[in-house]
Amino acid sequence: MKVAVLGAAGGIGQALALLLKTTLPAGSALSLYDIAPVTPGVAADLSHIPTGVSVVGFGGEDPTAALEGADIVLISAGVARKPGMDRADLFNVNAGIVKNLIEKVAATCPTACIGIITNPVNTTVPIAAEVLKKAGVYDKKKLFGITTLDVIRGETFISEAKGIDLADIKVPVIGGHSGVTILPLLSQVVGASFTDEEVEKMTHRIQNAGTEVVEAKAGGGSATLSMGQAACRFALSLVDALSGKADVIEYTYVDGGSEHAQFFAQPVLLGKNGVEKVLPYGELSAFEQNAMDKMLDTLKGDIKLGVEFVK
Ligand SMILES: NC(=O)c1ccc[n+]([C@@H]2O[C@H](COP(=O)([O-])OP(=O)(O)OC[C@H]3O[C@@H](n4cnc5c(N)ncnc54)[C@H](O)[C@@H]3O)[C@@H](O)[C@H]2O)c1
Ligand SMILES: O=C(O)C[C@H](O)C(=O)O
Repeated sequence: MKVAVLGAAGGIGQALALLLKTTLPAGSALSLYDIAPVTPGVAADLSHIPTGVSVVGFGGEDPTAALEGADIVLISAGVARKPGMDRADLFNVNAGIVKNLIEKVAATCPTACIGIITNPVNTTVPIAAEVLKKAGVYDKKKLFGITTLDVIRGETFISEAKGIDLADIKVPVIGGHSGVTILPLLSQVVGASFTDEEVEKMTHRIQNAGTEVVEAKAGGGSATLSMGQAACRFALSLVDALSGKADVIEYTYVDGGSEHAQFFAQPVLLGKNGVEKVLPYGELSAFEQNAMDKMLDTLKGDIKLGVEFVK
């Protein structure tokens, strides 16, 4: 299995590359690309770690060499938030970066599974879909917005608050990946009960966790290490599923025929060809239904922006 990381010299890219180098199955190949000239050096550095994963790195304007033969492409190339910014403020720069990179993916490894990390994810994933459609190679089973960070945040915060063992906790998070579109389903967390006040506070904490990190980093960027871990978890699940492992489920933002919006994050059964089946997300509490009703216009607007950017 060959995994390419685009944006590999960045905060997320380097953390993700390190985690993949140390956790991908032996015999895997890791291919790193970033516009920054340091990228072959990042690969050289990682190559001294004794694992069965080969690693090569490419810098400069053209990602083609990194993409050749890739089975999975993970994209974290682009700019990150500073305090006072929303994820939507990244659109002007990141939309073009994702569009250009996906054009190269379409030309070089059109059957690869693509995981998008670059914000605003609600919009960059529709951009990728439109570019792939234009190139005639769109397979909606193979395009994913990586929302795993919202899930691992939910697991961490609720485990801490309710004393649930991390090995047992599962926190569904549906919708999208920004502000109110991040909808944790606390009513479905097994083994935890919440007062109305706790539901409001915990929902807000999970929705606002990215901003918590942006403010704590005080202008030095957004979440990189936790995102590296989240993307690694998602990528390893994808590797397992593509390799034939059964029952691999992740919450991810897909073009999955949702009744709510063209792209929607919900549980997805992964298989040998990417999305095997989009699963139902179950019953919502009155609080969650109200939150869903209120956020759908925002999510649909984010999607429309991406579609129109390419058209
Ligand atoms: N999906 C999520 O949950 C999530 C979580 C955290 C961050 N993010 C997003 O991930 C993105 C990256 O964050 P980061 O902290 O790693 O930023 P960073 O600035 O540390 O790294 C970005 C990297 O992208 C590279 N880059 C820029 N333009 C490029 C291009 N055209 N081709 C190749 N590489 C290019 C830069 O050289 C840099 O190394 C941001 O948009 C951020 O908002 C998403
Ligand atoms: O908040 C950000 O800008 C980065 C990322 O989307 C996050 O959730 O941490």
